[in-house]
Amino acid sequence: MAVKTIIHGAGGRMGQRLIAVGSQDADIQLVGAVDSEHSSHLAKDAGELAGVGTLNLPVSSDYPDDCDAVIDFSVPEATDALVDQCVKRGWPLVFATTGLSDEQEQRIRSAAEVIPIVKAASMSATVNLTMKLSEIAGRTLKNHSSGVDVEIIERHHRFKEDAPSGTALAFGRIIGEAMGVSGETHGRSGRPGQRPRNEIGYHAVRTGDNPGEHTIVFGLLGETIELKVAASNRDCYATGAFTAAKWLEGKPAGLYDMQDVLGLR
Ligand SMILES: NC(=O)C1=CN([C@@H]2O[C@H](COP(=O)(O)OP(=O)(O)OC[C@H]3O[C@@H](n4cnc5c(N)ncnc54)[C@H](OP(=O)(O)O)[C@@H]3O)[C@@H](O)[C@H]2O)C=CC1
Ligand SMILES: O=C(O)C1=N[C@H](C(=O)O)C[C@H](O)C1
Repeated sequence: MAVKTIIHGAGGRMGQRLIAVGSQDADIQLVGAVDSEHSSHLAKDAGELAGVGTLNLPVSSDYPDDCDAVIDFSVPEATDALVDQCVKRGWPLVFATTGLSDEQEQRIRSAAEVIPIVKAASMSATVNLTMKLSEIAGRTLKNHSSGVDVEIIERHHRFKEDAPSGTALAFGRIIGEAMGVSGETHGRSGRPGQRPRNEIGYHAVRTGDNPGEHTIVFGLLGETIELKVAASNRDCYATGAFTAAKWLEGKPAGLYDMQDVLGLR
């Protein structure tokens, strides 16, 4: 049986790719294309909007009656209402929006006591594999005699509103835990002095139409290792989100991430 899926944020850059990729997946049945009540795309056919032909699925600000999973790539302003709706209806949720407040993060944790949620700053398989590799690198290098400087450089398209990316922050969390590093710095200018040991540096580049690129630099004295992962288009995130929606079928309430979905835990 195909997984009946609602796309939340259906008119956006990611929403349109989700409609396109989901419409080609025999194990997915798109049953809703939800967007803001102010969206200029309301009532348009989601398939035509996404460039894959008519799907008889109008973009709407209303939810259909039923589904097996909701996939959200939208905006933080839409998070509270979405999460409340999923809890009320008992709908499993794949949550991909970044740039949430601490209160919203807590709301999602509370919701996960009632419904199963996969939440990940990146749904990409290669990004999640690189997270695992950076955890290993961090654990391996943390006591190196020369000291190790970790710098995270991310590049994204000019339209991105949050910085640093949710993925960069997730990399930082994973590496910080693995190495016991708790400080952070965001860019440098002026005369900040010599680099302290106990911090991770973040650098957010915004340029053109880049769909997402992360480079993790582990700098030692005498050698450097860099882990780099780059998307060539947005379909890696869409594919990952559908993998998560299928994985959620029959799962008990709980907060999961793509490491769980991909068996990388
Ligand atoms: N976890 C992951 O793998 C990835 C996460 N992302 C994240 O996904 C999010 C979306 O990215 P992107 O598609 O590029 O952004 P876009 O701005 O292109 O899309 C956001 C969509 O959400 C819609 N929206 C706004 N308000 C509401 C509402 N109240 N209810 C429903 N929909 C609403 C917008 O409509 P309108 O334009 O009319 O306001 C728009 O269609 C970002 O937070 C991004 O960081 C992106 C890629 C991968
Ligand atoms: O806004 C984007 O485009 C992306 N956002 C996510 C993030 O903030 O990490 C994931 C991906 O890198 C693309």
